[in-house]
Amino acid sequence: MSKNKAPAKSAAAKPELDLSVYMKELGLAARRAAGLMAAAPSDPKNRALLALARRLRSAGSGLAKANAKDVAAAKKAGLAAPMVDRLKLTPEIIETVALGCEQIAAMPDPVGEISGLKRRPSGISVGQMRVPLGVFGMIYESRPNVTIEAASLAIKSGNACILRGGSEAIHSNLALAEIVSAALAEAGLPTTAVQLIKTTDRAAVGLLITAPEAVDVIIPRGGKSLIERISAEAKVPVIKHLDGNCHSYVDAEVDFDLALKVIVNAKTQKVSPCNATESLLVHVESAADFLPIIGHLLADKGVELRGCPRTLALLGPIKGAKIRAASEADWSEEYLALILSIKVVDSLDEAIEHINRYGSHHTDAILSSNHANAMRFLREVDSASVMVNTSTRFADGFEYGLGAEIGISTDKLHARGPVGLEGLTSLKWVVLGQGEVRR
Ligand SMILES: NC(=O)C1=CN([C@@H]2O[C@H](COP(=O)(O)OP(=O)(O)OC[C@H]3O[C@@H](n4cnc5c(N)ncnc54)[C@H](OP(=O)(O)O)[C@@H]3O)[C@@H](O)[C@H]2O)C=CC1
Ligand SMILES: N[C@@H](CCC(=O)OP(=O)(O)O)C(=O)O
Repeated sequence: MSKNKAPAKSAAAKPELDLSVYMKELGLAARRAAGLMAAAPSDPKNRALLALARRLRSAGSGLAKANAKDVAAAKKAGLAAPMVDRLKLTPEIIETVALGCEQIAAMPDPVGEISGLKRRPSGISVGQMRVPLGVFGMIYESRPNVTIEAASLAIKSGNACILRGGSEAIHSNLALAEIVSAALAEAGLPTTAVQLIKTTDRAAVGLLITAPEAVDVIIPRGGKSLIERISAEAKVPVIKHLDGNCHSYVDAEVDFDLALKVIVNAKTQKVSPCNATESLLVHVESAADFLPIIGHLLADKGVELRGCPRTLALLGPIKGAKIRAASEADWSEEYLALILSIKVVDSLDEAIEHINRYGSHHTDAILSSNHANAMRFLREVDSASVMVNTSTRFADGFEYGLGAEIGISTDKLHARGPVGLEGLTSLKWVVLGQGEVRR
């Protein structure tokens, strides 16, 4: 996707900024704020979220102008249309994020909840308490609504965060950060609980991911270049939220109408998100009937089809369609565009093997009316979300009922798939006694 992005990384902050001093200050302030946020009761946190929703709705021309500046610059730099779209803070998007803040305010506060308390033979009672992670640093794409989703989840989960949004969204994010800060102040919470890195200089990312004294966990949302940098440099634990090479697999026994509707949605409803389907696998017994129909439907929507030899033979020519042979590299590709790779497979085993080998362990779906096959797919596909008879586009915190999402974790440890409030907390043991001593 980086080929669609603006190459220039111009700093929005003043050139005289001493980055290492600035990042140290941000880190210290976040550490202090994290202590206060962890101890904050639910009431001020909820008041901050409601104030944030209200302030977003009434932000008016200040926010609109900042966003228009980013959108104009992105268009001028030739950013691809789906990428420009995700930059936009339309009134609908502002309403959605404001509603998200209100929904999170209405959710139970996870912090301080004690679970599983059990009396031991020694007399002590042992359980677990849910606590914030502390300070999280988040690096994410040029999508300004994510700034509010991250801020609102940080506030409710009692964490502090340092946010580094995509450079194309810098003006929108600076305006949003001011709104968040005002909402925190209104509720009597530390304004430094949510801080945005005010420069687009990527060196700030380097400083953030190597500062374990300031940051407890790094949450990177992004593509290959970000992955490489994090893997090479991070000294802070990481919860990766990376690319989605998502598959839809059409089984031998399948309701064709259902599968057609779901696959068109999974590929074309939006092409830029990481949960869009990038690869279609079709069981050989369905292929001869299914492929020509789905081929026409997708071609009508402008999707380029890249098939294996058996797929190409069954698709035949489709008027106006872009059809070509898939290369080995296609099976691993996350297009984020109107392109789909297609492969005919001989068995469910082959489908599962293919997904586990070439996929990115993000989200994969089976379209099948065979219960046993659907259950095998759920058990054996090693991805953060596995789905039956529905669209991979549903892999989303809001759709899963989390109120908002930090992102979709492609890691196996701590949090997997859409991450909400619980993913920003951990459990510590609590032990309650009345003077018992160990023998
Ligand atoms: N799993 C998930 O939850 C999500 C995954 N994604 C994935 O992200 C990718 C698309 O988003 P895209 O905007 O292209 O992602 P990028 O990786 O280009 O950008 C994401 C963020 O990482 C920063 N970044 C990228 N490379 C570096 C680097 N070498 N050093 C420092 N910072 C860096 C970017 O900064 P800069 O602005 O300077 O480029 C930006 O802030 C897709 O692969 C998509 O699947 C996207 C959203 C959510
Ligand atoms: N969870 C989100 C997708 C997140 C995502 O991948 O965003 P992006 O890569 O910025 O389009 C959704 O389905 O809306």
